[in-house]
Amino acid sequence: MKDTLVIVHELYPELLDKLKQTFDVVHFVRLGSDEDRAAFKEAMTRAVAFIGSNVAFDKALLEQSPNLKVIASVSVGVDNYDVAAIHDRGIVLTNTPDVLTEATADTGFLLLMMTARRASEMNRMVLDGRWNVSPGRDQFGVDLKGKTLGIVGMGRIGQAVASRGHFGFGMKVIYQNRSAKPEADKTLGARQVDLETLFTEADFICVTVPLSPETEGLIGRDLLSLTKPKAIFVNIARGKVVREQELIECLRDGTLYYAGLDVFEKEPLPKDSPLMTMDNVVCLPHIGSATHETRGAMCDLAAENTLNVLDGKAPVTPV
Ligand SMILES: NC(=O)C1=CN([C@@H]2O[C@H](COP(=O)(O)OP(=O)(O)OC[C@H]3O[C@@H](n4cnc5c(N)ncnc54)[C@H](O)[C@@H]3O)[C@@H](O)[C@H]2O)C=CC1
Ligand SMILES: O=C(O)C(=O)CO
Repeated sequence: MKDTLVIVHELYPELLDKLKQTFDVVHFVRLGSDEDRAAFKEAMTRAVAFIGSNVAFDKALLEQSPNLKVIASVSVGVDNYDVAAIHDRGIVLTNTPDVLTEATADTGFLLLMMTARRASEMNRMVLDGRWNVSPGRDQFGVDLKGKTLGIVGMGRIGQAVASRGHFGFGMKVIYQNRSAKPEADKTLGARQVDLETLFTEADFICVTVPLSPETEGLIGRDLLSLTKPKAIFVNIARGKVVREQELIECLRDGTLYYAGLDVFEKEPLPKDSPLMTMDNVVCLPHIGSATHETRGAMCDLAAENTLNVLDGKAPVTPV
């Protein structure tokens, strides 16, 4: 009898077929209905392995999964896993770092450029048939060239965003991180500063710090009120790093000029969120790593981690 593998993710067909040769695969693209969630819980009572994302692995779910040996997250962020409880149970947890760094940094830069040039507003104006005359000063954007880019969380993705800013746009880079990054200081001429200095000096701020008990609610009105008159704030990390209600209020009352957001406190963004109707916000639906190539590489890595663990070998990217 084959072991049960539960997948909650969209996998490309070749990989799914390959896994079906070895496992009894129970596959959900997402847990969208009560029926899916009930079937998922039932399958987890048999599962030896889980591949997926956007499933909160808490103590209750672990208790309902007595045979589980490996959880292979198709993400680098592991904020929705109770890592201590997983490790206490002797379950191996893996993630997908590195393979998504460039695509996610591209999304960060996409938001930096869209906000700088007010691309959503301009697009809406054209599509609504309101492009009657050449845009004037009240619709102009701002340059990136020569400006200061502040990175909150100078890890893999933060450095990849900084590298695009420095080499592509001649931006000065400052960053806040819990440890110094001498390599980035050397290659990017970057400078480590505290959060207050970063929010005061940066023209563009990009958040790439993981969500953890220390970073939850890290950014709110106190920091946002330090920003320059035309400062732009981009979050591609996790929504909960920012106090979203305070961000909304700062955007409304002019404390903060503009924001670009790929992540939100609650996802999908609730239909009554004020962010939906604000001109000075660009919203994306958490597509940081969502390219064919990158999602394919993430799924391949998650599958390799799973097979390694079940074969008694070391996973490639353990958490
Ligand atoms: N929007 C999206 O689709 C995606 C979002 N992400 C998010 O980006 C995050 C970062 O990913 P990577 O760069 O690969 O991680 P990483 O581990 O390479 O970088 C994180 C950096 O933050 C620093 N850090 C952690 N806690 C800190 C704290 N309390 N104060 C100051 N610095 C702190 C670390 O020292 C490290 O340098 C992920 O955890 C995930 O939440 C990642 C991929 C896609
Ligand atoms: O990898 C992550 O952490 C994501 O947010 C999705 O790619």
